[in-house]
Amino acid sequence: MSTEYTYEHLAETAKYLLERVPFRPKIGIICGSGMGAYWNEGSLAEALTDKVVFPYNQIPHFPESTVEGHAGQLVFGYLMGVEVVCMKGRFHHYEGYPLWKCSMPVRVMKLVGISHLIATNAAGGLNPKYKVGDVMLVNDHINLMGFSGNNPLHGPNDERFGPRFLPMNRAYDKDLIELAKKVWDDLKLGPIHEGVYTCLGGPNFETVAELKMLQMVGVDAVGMSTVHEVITARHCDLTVLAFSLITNFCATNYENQSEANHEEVMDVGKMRQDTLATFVQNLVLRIKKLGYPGIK
Ligand SMILES: O=P(O)(O)O[C@@H]1C[C@H](O)[C@@H](CO)O1
Ligand code: HPA
Repeated sequence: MSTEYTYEHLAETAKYLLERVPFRPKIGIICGSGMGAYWNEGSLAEALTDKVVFPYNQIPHFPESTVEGHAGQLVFGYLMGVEVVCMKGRFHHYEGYPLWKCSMPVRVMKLVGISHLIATNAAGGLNPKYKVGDVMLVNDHINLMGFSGNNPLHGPNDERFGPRFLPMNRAYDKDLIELAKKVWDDLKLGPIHEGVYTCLGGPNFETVAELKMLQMVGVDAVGMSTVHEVITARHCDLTVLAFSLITNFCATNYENQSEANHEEVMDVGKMRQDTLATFVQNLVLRIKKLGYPGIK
């Protein structure tokens, strides 16, 4: 079996949550390392009002976050009056979880009623035009882990989630990308990029040779998440927007003395959290006002 979670398990999880939440979210938000996964003050999840908070370790069938001191939380609440559910922290392959387990919360969010997913991550910048602190809207990805058969949908397929075979050429919704660019511009937040993201298994950052190879094949930003979540989201017909906060430069030559580290990733996240929170708040408001546009 690819997954120990049957549809019934996840339906039980959704029922548990829905019995405790007085409203129904249409938008799910995954807050990654650059957006408050590991801290409280100023994080997007903190900005929600009328919150109902579920530590991951209290939710039936949920994996437990292994990052010390951070249980991880599923937070239901309102952002600018819009009903959302927010993952404060996610599960990574490097924590020891198979990909189907890392992306299981996406299916739970689908079952509690979301139609739209905003996945965020921290990533290293490979495109030489990018600067630390920039935001890249993901317009495509390269599923490198999938090249070797490591896919969250590996194994028997339950049609109640989605089809056996699914297209991925429109995975990142064009209308939402355009809307996100407009929201960003209207807020006068400076330049914003569009580009290709890839996920590696981690937990080590990349070698120079690996980064040079990724650059050569057209990767603009490299991280350790999101791709399997987006595959799972598209499988169950969610409309997806994803963006990366560029938290560090990727050293593509041996003269570069800088070394990537997780502290820098979190520091840049804290530096940019107000801007990103403003962006996401306005974005969800516009999505709701427009009647939840995009592919379904
Ligand atoms: O969860 P995300 O993808 O935002 O986190 C990235 C990848 C690693 O977990 C961590 C490395 O600093 O940041
Ligand atoms: N590589 C992989 N994952 C990352 C990076 C990086 O440079 N920065 C933040 N997450």
